[in-house]
Amino acid sequence: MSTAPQIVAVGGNAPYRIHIGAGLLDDGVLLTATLRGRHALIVSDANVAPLYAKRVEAALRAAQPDLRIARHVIDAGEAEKTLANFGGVIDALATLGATRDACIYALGGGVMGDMAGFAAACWMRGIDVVQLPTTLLAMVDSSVGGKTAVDIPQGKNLVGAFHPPRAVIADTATLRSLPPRELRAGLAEVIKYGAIVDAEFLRWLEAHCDALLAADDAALSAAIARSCTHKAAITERDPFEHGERALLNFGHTFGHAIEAEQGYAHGFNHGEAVAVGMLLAAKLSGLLGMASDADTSTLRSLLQRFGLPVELPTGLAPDALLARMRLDKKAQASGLRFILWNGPGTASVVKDVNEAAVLQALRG
Ligand SMILES: NC(=O)c1ccc[n+]([C@@H]2O[C@H](COP(=O)([O-])OP(=O)(O)OC[C@H]3O[C@@H](n4cnc5c(N)ncnc54)[C@H](O)[C@@H]3O)[C@@H](O)[C@H]2O)c1
Ligand SMILES: O=C(O)C(=O)C[C@@H](O)[C@H](O)[C@H](O)COP(=O)(O)O
Ligand SMILES: [Zn+2]
Repeated sequence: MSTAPQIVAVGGNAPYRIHIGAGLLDDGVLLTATLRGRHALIVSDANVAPLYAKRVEAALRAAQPDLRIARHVIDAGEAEKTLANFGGVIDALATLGATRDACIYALGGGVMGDMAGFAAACWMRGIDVVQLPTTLLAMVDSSVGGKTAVDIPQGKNLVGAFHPPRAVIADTATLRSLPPRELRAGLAEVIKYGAIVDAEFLRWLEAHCDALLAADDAALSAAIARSCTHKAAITERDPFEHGERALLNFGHTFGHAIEAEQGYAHGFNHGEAVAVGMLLAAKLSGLLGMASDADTSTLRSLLQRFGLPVELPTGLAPDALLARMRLDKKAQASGLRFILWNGPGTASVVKDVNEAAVLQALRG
């Protein structure tokens, strides 16, 4: 069943729209609606570009024949979200002769979105980026809100900038080619919204688990729109993470430590690391007298129903993970800050979290 396109508006000082619908990558008028200049750089990865880049380029050209368009394709995967590849995007902009009114089209998952978005934030101190997310994770989370970054060996997303997109255009038909493991990774971030702000959404997810795992168009579109509505509202109120935006980091203090400790290349992808991270954060919350054991066990069951991991991978030392967390972006000179859980739909930012309790949660 095909679903009518939906729009989620993000307000604030740099407003934009999130368009959600099947076939939107062929809509040249929509793709060029926010375009100000004559240069477009399509940044994509080696899995996504062969599937979709030609269509995007054709749609852009049809809508604006005088547009100078270049493609920049990077190897796929988290290990490619590097300063070196960021430099490659900058070189591609220079080769294109991109002026300050140019636009980057970030076509792919969160890796492309974050890295191309960061290049857009930096080229000539800031050009436009239109996010064209092709993973569920990118549609529900990374394409929205303006966080851009690359990883360094010392930690995830440690070099980056806030740079909101001019538009987000999520063509849900692209999810038909997404590997099931990547679909499940996106569902981890969807579950996150339920956990932190929307208990009713958690019940909806439980009820629609089979449809979502089967990549049913209507179920996915509903989950994307509801997730984007939450992310839009939170990031509109707190674009620079001075307060409530930090709730979107639930599970990420543990998750990012896992990803960095695994060297980004092996083991869990981002969504999987966040799934385990949410459960560890729930356990830590229980140790600190917040979430109940019953709530934590319900969260574990839901993650498992969605085929997501709930245990730390073997071989990761708790001490090493704790050391990673000291360089988390939420950490302060006084100590660690965590997003802790008060049960379905409620979370809070807690500072000066006792390291012994963190180790206890990690040791199970
Ligand atoms: N900026 C933010 O707010 C934010 C939010 C969440 C996550 N992130 C970041 O996003 C990244 C994870 O994003 P991701 O899960 O999309 O990973 P990803 O970009 O690595 O994509 C996952 C895999 O799917 C492939 N792929 C993408 N779209 C496809 C399609 N339609 N068909 C077939 N294959 C496809 C990619 O080539 C890749 O191999 C992490 O770096 C994470 O830190 C950022
Ligand atoms: O948008 C946010 O804010 C988030 O925290 C969303 C997260 O899902 C995302 O992974 C983000 O990139 C993490 O941000 P970071 O500041 O911890 O790097
Ligand atoms: Zn995330």
